[in-house]
Amino acid sequence: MTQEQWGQVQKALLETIGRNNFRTWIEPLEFAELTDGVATLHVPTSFLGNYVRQNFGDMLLYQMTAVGADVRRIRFQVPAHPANSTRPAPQKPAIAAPTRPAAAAPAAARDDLLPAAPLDPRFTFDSFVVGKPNELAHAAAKRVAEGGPVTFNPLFLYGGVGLGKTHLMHAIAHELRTRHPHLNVLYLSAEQFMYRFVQALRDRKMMDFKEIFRAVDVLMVDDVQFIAGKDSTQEEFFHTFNALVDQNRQIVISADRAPGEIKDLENRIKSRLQCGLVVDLHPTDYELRLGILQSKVVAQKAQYPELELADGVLEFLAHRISTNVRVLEGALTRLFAFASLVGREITLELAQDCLADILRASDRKISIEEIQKKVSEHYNIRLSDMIGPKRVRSFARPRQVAMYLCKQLTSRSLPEIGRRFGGRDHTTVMHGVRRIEELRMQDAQIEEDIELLRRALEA
Ligand SMILES: Nc1ncnc2c1ncn2[C@@H]1O[C@H](COP(=O)(O)OP(=O)(O)OP(=O)(O)O)[C@@H](O)[C@H]1O
Repeated sequence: MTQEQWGQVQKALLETIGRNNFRTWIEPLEFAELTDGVATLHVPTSFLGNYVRQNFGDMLLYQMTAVGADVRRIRFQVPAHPANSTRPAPQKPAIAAPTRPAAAAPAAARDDLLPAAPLDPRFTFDSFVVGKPNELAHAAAKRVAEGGPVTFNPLFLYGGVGLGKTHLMHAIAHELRTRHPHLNVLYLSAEQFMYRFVQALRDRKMMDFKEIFRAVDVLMVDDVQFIAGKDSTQEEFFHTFNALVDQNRQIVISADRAPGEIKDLENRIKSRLQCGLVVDLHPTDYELRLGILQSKVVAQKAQYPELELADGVLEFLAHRISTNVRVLEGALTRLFAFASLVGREITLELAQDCLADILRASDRKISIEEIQKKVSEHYNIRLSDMIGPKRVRSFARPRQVAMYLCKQLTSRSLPEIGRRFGGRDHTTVMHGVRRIEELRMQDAQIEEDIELLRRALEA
């Protein structure tokens, strides 16, 4: 591969994963050499190499092939520093290239036999609002929905309640069915999979069951955590999964947590699920919530054309309701219905009245105190030390982590957060938040700590 081709690969990645991700993960890579089908990319740290391999390895491989380079594997290597060491840097595990052609054989329509779940016509890519927390998941879903060569298998989407997993799954299925009507696209929940499986066992129709699932071109299973602890369903899922991957058929899976974190799921299934691209839908941020509200309000206004919506109401909701998108949508629907009933303009006061319970629940969700308590427990320091004036690193870092989480998970302002951390200035909070944002990119341990804490707090 020439440096020019490498430039083309980078450009394609930039378009697929967005500028922020590109800058963080792809720009630092340097193409070193291509020998015997193995492309070596230099990475500044092994953490970055691991992350890129796991999250963008298949995309890189796909793009290298697309620009005409004869690449079968990618090796990520931290270059040995001549001043420090004469030994070559340890080689990272390589990624195997997909060896089979794309699933193509048009399957005969067997809709009567297929246990598919209905798709919600509203859940399309057009109605999905993209922001920083979901841009990678969206890009990966779009790629699968193109129905081109299978580049990552499975695509594993995970995230907390109501963050858009099902929406994205349906969007993929809609688009695949429109673009490639001959493809057998099967979408169902893990619960439905189990139900069909048990039914087949009971009716002695296991052969039919296997045949139906093996004839699928794209299998999409929602909420896979449901089969955890259900031994024979897991066993059958494992065989179905392997049979389809062997035939190079695309699989898309969703769950409420990462494969490794699903309790009572067999290890061999976990490792299978981790083989492809695992992407996380992060909790929404203020901008995304506002974007979603702005897009959803159009339908409400069409339904209630007589209603006036005062300035600032959507911003207020985006600020105050930080739980999940379903709750946000519900609040908007209720607000319009209520305003129409009482025949009043939708103002801040009306929103506060009509949504008091939702606002209270959202406020109660995570408090600054809870965050401070959890973080100090996690780092095994006293609460008073975290809030107090001491600047030693063992207290300062947990303090910054706690400030960062307060900014992310509560709707409190920087000055307010500063006040609750022993009367610190808002610029100190801002500095702490920025520092943690940087460290999340560089330090795998901090990244893991934050994820753990976030999950514990949101549970
Ligand atoms: N980015 C987004 N843009 C537009 N709508 C969204 C977005 N994210 C979520 N929604 C909407 O929020 C609601 C909940 O989303 P969805 O059902 O996909 O969540 P989920 O992650 O599957 O949740 P659960 O864990 O409960 O299954 C849906 O109505 C969906 O359309």
